[in-house]
Amino acid sequence: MKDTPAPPQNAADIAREAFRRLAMQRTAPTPDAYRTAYNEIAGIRAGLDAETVLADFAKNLAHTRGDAAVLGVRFNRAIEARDWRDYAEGLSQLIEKRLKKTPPVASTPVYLPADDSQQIRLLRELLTRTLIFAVASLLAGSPELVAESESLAAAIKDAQTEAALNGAASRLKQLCFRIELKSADRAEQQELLLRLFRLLLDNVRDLLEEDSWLRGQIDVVQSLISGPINHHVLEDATRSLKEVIYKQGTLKNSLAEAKITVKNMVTMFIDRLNTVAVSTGDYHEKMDIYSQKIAKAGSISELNSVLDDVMRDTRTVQTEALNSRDEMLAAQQKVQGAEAKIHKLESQLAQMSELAREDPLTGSLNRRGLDDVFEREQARAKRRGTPLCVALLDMDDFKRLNDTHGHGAGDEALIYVVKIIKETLRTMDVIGRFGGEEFMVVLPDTSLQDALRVVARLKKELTKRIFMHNNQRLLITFSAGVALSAPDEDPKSVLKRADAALYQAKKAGKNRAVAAD
Ligand SMILES: Nc1nc2c(ncn2[C@@H]2O[C@H](COP(=O)(O)OP(=O)(O)OP(=O)(O)O)[C@@H](O)[C@H]2O)c(=O)[nH]1
Repeated sequence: MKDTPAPPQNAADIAREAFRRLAMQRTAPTPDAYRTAYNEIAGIRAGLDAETVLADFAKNLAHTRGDAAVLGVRFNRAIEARDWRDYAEGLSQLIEKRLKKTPPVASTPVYLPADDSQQIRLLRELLTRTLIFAVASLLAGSPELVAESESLAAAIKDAQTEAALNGAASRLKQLCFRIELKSADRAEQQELLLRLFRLLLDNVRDLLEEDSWLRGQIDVVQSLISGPINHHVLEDATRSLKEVIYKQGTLKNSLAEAKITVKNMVTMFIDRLNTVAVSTGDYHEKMDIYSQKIAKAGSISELNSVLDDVMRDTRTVQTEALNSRDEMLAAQQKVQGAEAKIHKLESQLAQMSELAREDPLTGSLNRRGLDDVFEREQARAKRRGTPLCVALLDMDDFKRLNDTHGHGAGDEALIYVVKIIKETLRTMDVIGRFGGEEFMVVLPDTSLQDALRVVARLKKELTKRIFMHNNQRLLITFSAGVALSAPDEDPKSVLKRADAALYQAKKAGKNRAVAAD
C-alpha cells in the first residue's frame, strides 16, 4: 500500500505546493486557479473563505431596499475591484447608520454613494425635470413659486449628502403646500370673477327691451357659462359675442350711412324745388312779357321770333324739372338700397340670437331653446342638489276649436295660453312650445308635489281668464303629465315619462294633471 504524503502545515509550504500542483496540471497560474489549489491543499472548504462570505453579504444587501441596497451595490463593486478599503469604509457607514442608530452629526456629513444606482439616477433626473419643466411652467403667474421650483430642482441635482437630500425633501413638501394654497386661491378668484360676470349679464339683460336681439345673445352666453366652465365653453361664448359685436358695428355703420343719404336727399329735394320754383317764377314773368310782346307784334316774323324765345324758355324749365326728377329717383334708390341692407343685417342678427330659439307664433321658446334650458337647469339642479320638474301640457280638443272657429282662432288661443302661463309662473320657470298645441314647462327647484300645485294654478288661471274670440267666450283647458327629473337622467327619458303621464291624463278624461312614475 502506498503511503500518501502528509499535507503541508504552514502557509509557505502550502503556497509552494499549490504552485507545484498547477505546474503539474499544466494550469495557468491565474489568481482564481491558484486560490482553488491553495484551498484544496490547505483543506479549506470552497465558498467559506472571507472573500466569499463578504461577496455573499454584498449580494444579499444589494437585493434589499433603500439605502442599504445602495451600500450593497458599493460592496459588490469593491469586491470586483478588490478595493477592501472601500468595502471597510462602507461597512463602518453601515454600522454607524444601522447598528448604532445615531443620527449623523451635521459636522460630519454622510456622503451618498459616489455613484448612484441607475434607478436612483433616473429618479433624481425625473424629479429635476418635473420641477423645471412641468411644475414651473404650470406656475406661470407666480414668479416666486417658479423661482423656488427651479432652485429646488438645482438643489436636488447637486445633493451629495444625506442631509442635503433631507433638506431638499422638506423644501419639496413646503413647495407642494404652497402650490395647494395658491390653486385654492385661484379657484376662488375664478369663481368670484364668474359671479361678477353673471351679475353683469343679468343686469345688462334687464336693461334691454324684451325683443332685443342682444338679449337673446346674452341668454346664450348665460346658458353657456352656467354649466362647468372649460376652454371650449369660454371660446364658444367669446366667439358668439364677437360675432354679435361685429354685426352690431356693421349695422350701426349702415344706419349712419342711410341717415346721411336721406339727409342728402331731402336737402337736394329742397334745393331742386327752389331751382324749379325760381326757373318757373322767371318763366311766368317771361311769359307775361312774351304775351305783351305777342299782343303788340305787328308781323309774323316778329311773332315767330317771340315764339322761338317762348319755346327755348319752356324747354329750359322742362329740362330743369326732368333733371330734378332723375336726381330724386337716384337718391330714392340709394335709400332703398341702404334700407334693404339694414333689414338683411337685422334678420341675420335675429337668427343668431334668441329668435333662433323662439317659436315665432307664441314668442315662447321653441324645441331647441327648451333643450338648452332643460340641459342647463339639469346641470344646475345637480350642482345645487335641488329638485327639477317638467310638465308637458297638451291643449284639450284643440282640433274642434280649429274646426269650429277657424285656424286663426286656434293661433290666437295658443298665444293667449302662453301669455297667461308666463304671467302665472315664477320668473325662473320657463315655458316653451313643444310642438303643435303641446307645451313644456321647466320648473327648477320644485318638488313633484309643488309642480302639481303649479300646474293646478295654471289650470285655474286659464279657466278664470276666459279667452274671447269674435265676442265669444271660449273655454280652453289642457291635460298635463308632470315628471321629476332624476339627477343624471337622460332628458329623453324624463320627457318619455312625462309624456306617458300626459297620456294617462287624456285617457282619464282630460283637463287634469297626472304625476309620472
Ligand atoms: N291653430 C293652430 N292649430 C294647431 C297648431 N298646431 C297644431 N294645431 C292643431 O291642433 C290640433 C291637435 O289635434 P289633436 O292632436 O287631435 O288633439 P286635440 O284635438 O287637442 O285632442 P286631444 O289632445 O285628445 O284633446 C290639430 O288639429 C292641429 O292642426 C297651430 O299652430 N295653430
